[in-house]
Amino acid sequence: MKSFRLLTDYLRTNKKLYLLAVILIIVSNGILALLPKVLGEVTDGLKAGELGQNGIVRYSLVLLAIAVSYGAFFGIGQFTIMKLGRRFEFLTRGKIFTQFSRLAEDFFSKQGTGKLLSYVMNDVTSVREAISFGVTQTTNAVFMVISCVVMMLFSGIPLTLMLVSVCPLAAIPFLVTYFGPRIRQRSMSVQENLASMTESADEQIGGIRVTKTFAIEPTAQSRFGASVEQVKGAQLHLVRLSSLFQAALPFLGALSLVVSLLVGGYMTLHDKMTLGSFVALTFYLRMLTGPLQTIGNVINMMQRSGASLDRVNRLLAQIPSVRDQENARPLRRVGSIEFNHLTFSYPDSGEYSLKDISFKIPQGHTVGLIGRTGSGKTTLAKLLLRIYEPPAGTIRVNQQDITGVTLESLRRKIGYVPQDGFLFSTDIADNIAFSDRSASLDQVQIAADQALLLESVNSFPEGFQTRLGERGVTLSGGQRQRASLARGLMKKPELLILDDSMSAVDAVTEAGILNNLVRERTGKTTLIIAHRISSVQHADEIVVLDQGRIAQRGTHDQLLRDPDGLYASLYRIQQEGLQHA
Ligand SMILES: Nc1ncnc2c1ncn2[C@@H]1O[C@H](COP(=O)(O)OP(=O)(O)OP(=O)(O)O)[C@@H](O)[C@H]1O
Repeated sequence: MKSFRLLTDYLRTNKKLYLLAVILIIVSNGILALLPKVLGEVTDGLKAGELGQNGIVRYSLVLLAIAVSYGAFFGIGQFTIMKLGRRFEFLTRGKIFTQFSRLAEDFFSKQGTGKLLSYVMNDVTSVREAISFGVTQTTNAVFMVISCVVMMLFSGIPLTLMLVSVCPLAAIPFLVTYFGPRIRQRSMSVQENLASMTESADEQIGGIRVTKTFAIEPTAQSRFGASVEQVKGAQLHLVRLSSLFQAALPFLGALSLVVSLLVGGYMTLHDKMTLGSFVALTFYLRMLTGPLQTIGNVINMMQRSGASLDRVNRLLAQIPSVRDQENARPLRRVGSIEFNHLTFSYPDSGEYSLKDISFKIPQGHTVGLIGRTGSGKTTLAKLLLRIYEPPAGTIRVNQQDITGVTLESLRRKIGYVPQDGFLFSTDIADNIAFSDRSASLDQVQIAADQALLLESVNSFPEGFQTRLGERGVTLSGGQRQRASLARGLMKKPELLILDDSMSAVDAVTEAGILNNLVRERTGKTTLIIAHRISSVQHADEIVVLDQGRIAQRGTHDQLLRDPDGLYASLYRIQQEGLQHA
């Protein structure tokens, strides 16, 4: 029952409205169930010649009243249920998105966008269908069956005949318990395959430019085709079982009709019941077949949505690996930053990405972090931002252990500019003013100027109002990087981390940006992560990382004094590269 919590909580909070809707639907079914009884009376009246002109008009008006009141009650009941279903969908999508915002990067690194979208789209829709159509149809069907049985009792239909007709229906619970879990399991597999297909579509569409440059469209098509094929396989597997189940239920309904007709026909022939009762019986039996089929459909739908509900519940129950501790306190200011024997390996990875890192960044200093690819530079920045949780006591900011401060206060004080900053599909000004939507255009222009982006933006016909395509693809690589840098500068953070964020700009532009940085960041702490020596050579201190360890520390001049050191060798290689360029 645990998997139904999300739903039961919702039903409990809205129980009054649900109750009202269910009552309306029950009443509407009660009204509709009068129909065969009235028709039976008309038949008997006509047969006995007791029904005159007035009688026919009276019965017609009764039938009209039945139709109108059924429509009104059922319509309002159905509307209420549908509205509640849509509200559930809206609230659950909100909850899922909030949960996505809470979960840490380790969760996202394991799941593709497609899989995550599938929670919001397929799973929520499937549950909504169950609580909209499911509730309406179940109420409809169950009360239609009950009303029919009650009305049969009041229509002069003998009890024995009714019991005989109900016999074949007794097999339904056995069928449900056999098919139910199997349908649920196969539905789960369909949902998972659908999620993989969405993920594959997302990846193939996202990578379409790479695919085209390599001219490997057929490979991309066959990769996507394989995921579609898997969905088809899983769906056929499910459809086979569902069809068998859905066919078995009407068969039992028809069997009950055959039995009833045999026994009822015999009784009518031998005057044990009136022709009117027999007509009413056939109508009631026809009315029963529909609800029986509906019950089958609803059970299938419930199984499918049960699988989706399970997935959504499991997602919502995930505890973020990085979160505020119970007694977390806000970080007052950044001040000095201290790494103290920091050793770290990523979750599910046997390798250490950082080993025994200890150094201090005094407040207001600019520190360069350099090292070969994979040496742990970005990992260090991610731990400082608590994108991954560092071991307690290994990173102190303003003498506070960062694992004990609130995430919000920590991240608000840090500006992080990654190498490939994501730009949103809005205009350039909006992207730069990301941290402060109320910023004036002047402030945006100053940040763009510091990032040496102003000239490029002014050359666009629509300037800062130029709308960017998805992920900012309307800008060149270097312009994208500078827009992302302007966004970081705009925040005026107490600590600015530039993570290889000038790799796509030329040496002259880089020098210009660094000059602006020196002016803008006076008295504020800056951490520059780079591959190029030119990005870090003016820093107060440079830390050289090698395979997760600190290999060297010092100023540019001090480090160059060790010709066998990694820094000097990187310098020589880069100088040679420049001479050959
Ligand atoms: N999410 C992750 N899960 C597991 N291992 C990871 C993850 N991210 C990085 N690593 C590993 O951690 C090590 C350090 O990676 P990191 O990204 O910090 O290096 P880097 O110095 O920033 O590299 P680059 O200069 O190429 O950006 C590498 O061996 C990398 O494979």
